[in-house]
Amino acid sequence: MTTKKKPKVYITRKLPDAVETRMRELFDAELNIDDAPRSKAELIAAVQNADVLVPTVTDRIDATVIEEAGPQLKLIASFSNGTDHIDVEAAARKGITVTNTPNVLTEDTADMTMALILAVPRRLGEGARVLTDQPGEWAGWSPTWMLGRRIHGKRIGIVGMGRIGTAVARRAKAFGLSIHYHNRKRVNPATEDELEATYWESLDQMLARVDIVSINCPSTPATFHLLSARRLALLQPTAYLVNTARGDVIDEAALIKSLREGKLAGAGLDVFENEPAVNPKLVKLANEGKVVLLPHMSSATIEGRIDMGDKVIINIRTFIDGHRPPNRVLPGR
Ligand SMILES: O=CC(=O)O
Repeated sequence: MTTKKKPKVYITRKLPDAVETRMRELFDAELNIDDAPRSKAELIAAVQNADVLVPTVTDRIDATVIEEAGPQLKLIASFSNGTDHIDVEAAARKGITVTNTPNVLTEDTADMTMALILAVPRRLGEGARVLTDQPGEWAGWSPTWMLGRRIHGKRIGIVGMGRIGTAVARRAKAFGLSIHYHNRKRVNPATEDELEATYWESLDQMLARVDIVSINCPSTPATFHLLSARRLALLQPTAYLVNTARGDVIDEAALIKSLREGKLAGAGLDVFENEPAVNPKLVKLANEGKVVLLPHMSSATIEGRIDMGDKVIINIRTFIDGHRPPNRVLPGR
């Protein structure tokens, strides 16, 4: 009997212990125990050696990395929902399959989106800071102090009504918001009915009419700076903007300008254009109470990360067994 050689799997970041243990059982796995982000040179060395690369959103697997891949590299099994960090077209040209980990982080991301939708108008961050930054300084309840804006009864405009956008809509409806959405295509009538959702073919028209905008579309060339300076100017000065998708969907410099000029009431951001660098002007706006900033943690739950690991393992095993992996990402998606 011949034992099949285990595939060499290179994992770029530290994963939950349970996932790493399983990977070591199943594969010839190279782990990243100290979790230091890999340099481009390290990624190139990895693709020249490994059969499977498991990157995350912090690794830029661009055309130059893919061009350097050896003939043995046949699969990039990303530990992520988004795949904007991978040049999927370049991979396809080289005959490399790309997979991701959809579905398992939908609800977690929608929870955090809802948390930001609540936190910004209701001044949650500012309120919490009163008690911790100046202990003992709180003078007590007052009828006119720390007033935010009501959420119930307002309109939310969801940009991107995929899995996460729909999960946000369900939560928003439960909080008494009326649901408006813009998407490349209309969602099915049953979902629209359930959510009592209004579809806007024109993003511009929707933006001008809603109180809270939630960005839930992927980052693609078509959505780069979708919220441009021109579109941001369409928002009402009382509107709030929340982004848990990708930083580059919003023109961040234009957003900062709008916020500083009072053309927008506030923003809640979990993602940034130049992550992990955060524009100091945003930090200043956060200190002034106009924005709530989170360090890209919308999908960060223990359960979610283990589920993502399971998906990566299933994708690798299915592929190695010669079948089409369940979460294949096609170019131009
Ligand atoms: O942002 C996180 C992901 O795409 O998995």
